[in-house]
Amino acid sequence: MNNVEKYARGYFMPPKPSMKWAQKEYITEAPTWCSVDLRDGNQALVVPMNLEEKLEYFQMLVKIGFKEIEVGFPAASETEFTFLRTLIEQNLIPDDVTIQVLTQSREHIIRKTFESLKGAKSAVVHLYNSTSVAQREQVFKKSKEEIVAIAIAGAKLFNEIAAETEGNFKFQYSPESFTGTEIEFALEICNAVLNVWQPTPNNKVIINLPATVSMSMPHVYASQIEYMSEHLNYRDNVILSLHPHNDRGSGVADAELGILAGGQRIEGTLFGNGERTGNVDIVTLALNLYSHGVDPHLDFSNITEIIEMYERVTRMRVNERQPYGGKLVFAAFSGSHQDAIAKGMKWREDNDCQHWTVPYLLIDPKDIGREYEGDVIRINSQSGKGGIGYLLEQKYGLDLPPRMRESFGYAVKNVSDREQKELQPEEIYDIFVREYVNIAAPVQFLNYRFTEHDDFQTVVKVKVNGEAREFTGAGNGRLDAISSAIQNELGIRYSNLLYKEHALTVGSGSQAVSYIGVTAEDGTEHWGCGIDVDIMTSSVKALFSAVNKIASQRG
Ligand SMILES: CC(=O)SCCNC(=O)CCNC(=O)[C@H](O)C(C)(C)COP(=O)(O)OP(=O)(O)OC[C@H]1O[C@@H](n2cnc3c(N)ncnc32)[C@H](O)[C@@H]1OP(=O)(O)O
Ligand SMILES: CC(C)C(=O)C(=O)O
Repeated sequence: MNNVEKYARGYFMPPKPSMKWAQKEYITEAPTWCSVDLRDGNQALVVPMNLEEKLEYFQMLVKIGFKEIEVGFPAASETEFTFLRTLIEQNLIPDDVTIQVLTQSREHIIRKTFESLKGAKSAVVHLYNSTSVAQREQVFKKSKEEIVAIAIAGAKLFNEIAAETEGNFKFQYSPESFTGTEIEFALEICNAVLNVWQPTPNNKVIINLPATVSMSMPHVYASQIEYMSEHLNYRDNVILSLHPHNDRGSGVADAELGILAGGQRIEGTLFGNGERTGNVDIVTLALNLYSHGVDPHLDFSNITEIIEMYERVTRMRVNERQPYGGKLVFAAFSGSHQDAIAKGMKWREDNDCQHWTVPYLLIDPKDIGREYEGDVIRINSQSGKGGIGYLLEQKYGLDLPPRMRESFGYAVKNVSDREQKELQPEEIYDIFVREYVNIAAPVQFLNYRFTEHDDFQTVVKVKVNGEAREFTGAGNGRLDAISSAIQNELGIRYSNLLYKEHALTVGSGSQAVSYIGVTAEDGTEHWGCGIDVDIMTSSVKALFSAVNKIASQRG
């Protein structure tokens, strides 16, 4: 790559940019959203949507809450035309939704576009022509005056046809390739169109400023928007709309800074589908607002359903890392992140928190229909005790003592590392059962009985390597008595009995679960778990499990 001289900046910073937008900290209210999925998104697909697919997509957009939807370029194809006619003739457009259609500034295309709208209760009719230096010189081969004339001719024809046609039309104009246009010329052509349309408070006009190709850093686009916002004629009667693309990966930043700079309306698509690198992603924009406590007035509470529809009808894929929508965007595999999330969730449960502050999670995944288990804490060789313990507790009700969590965490990591794969919750549970629960070899515990005098005396029936035996012992408490019986009879010494028990609330039947940790003579720590309907038996089983681990290690 040694052709850097080939490139130069092709955008135009406004003269003396005031950059007032840079003083604003955040966006205080949602812009008007206009989905252009069915037009800009559709025109970028390998196989554009068919009629049924467009209908299904339209209905999903309505369900999400879009009130303005660009439904197509009706002069482009039979499918586009028929789709619009179907929406109108089958009365599929809710009263509070306005459809929008796009047309070039060419007479036959404009006429066909208005024809397609017959019977529509209301519509935005969107006129565009290209204004950039590159397009003027290379494509249209026209002077600035001639380019303005194309826009004015289209704008006048809009007035004429609308006057002859029944219908409640709002007009929109886009200086296409705005970002490669000298800012003063962009202003001149937009004002020329506004002068033809003469917007009023009851008949506002939309001026849409597209980053048809995103060419600059976002602060330049924002400054361009601010300049236009401050200098457009009839500003109070103009709705300033933004239409960012994502060529430099800054579509969302362009839109957000553009709103700070005066943009009132955003045209974009779900998951950023659209030409080349796509249009701006409205899901991200809306949920970014949501994460600041600003109601986006769009409902993404079932994002999985939206993704399913989107992928099926567009034949595109939502990338795993796509903000909010991607499969992995709430997933934490790494130990320290899992630990912080698990603790954050617990803190939230224990405290009366008004706001969401759980570390690493920008929003609560549940708000968009994602589950903590499966979507958030996921286990592989990068994971740690915090996440693994959290998962066992949430899914199986097993609340391990902290030191046992650590020991189990290493056991799980090792399996994942050896097998080079993510482990599912069921596999983790199986490892836990295999490693700790009711371990019965070499010593199989059968039953016990106690007699109580000054202390507790016990006789425990067991099988050692299949041979029936009775262990006897005494102690201050029942478990103490059994522990001394085991140590006497097996000759195994251990200390530091760590103990925890709780009722098992997940799953059927009421069971008790006990965890016991012991330190063997060589200083190694061993854990066992017992599960039983009887609490005493569960702790005896836990003790035998721990002792069996020492015994198997001893050989
Ligand atoms: C950035 C955007 O997304 S803009 C929207 C782009 N979307 C689409 O183009 C999808 C739908 N388009 C189509 O189906 C077709 O282009 C049609 C039906 C609209 C027009 O088809 P055609 O006339 O056969 O072809 P085409 O679009 O190539 O026309 C090019 C001519 O229109 C002119 N033209 C292109 N855009 C415009 C415009 N907005 N206003 C006026 N003239 C225009 C070109 O200069 C060129 O003129 P020439 O014939 O003198 O060379
Ligand atoms: C028609 C215009 C708004 C457009 O789609 C673009 O410039 O990207």
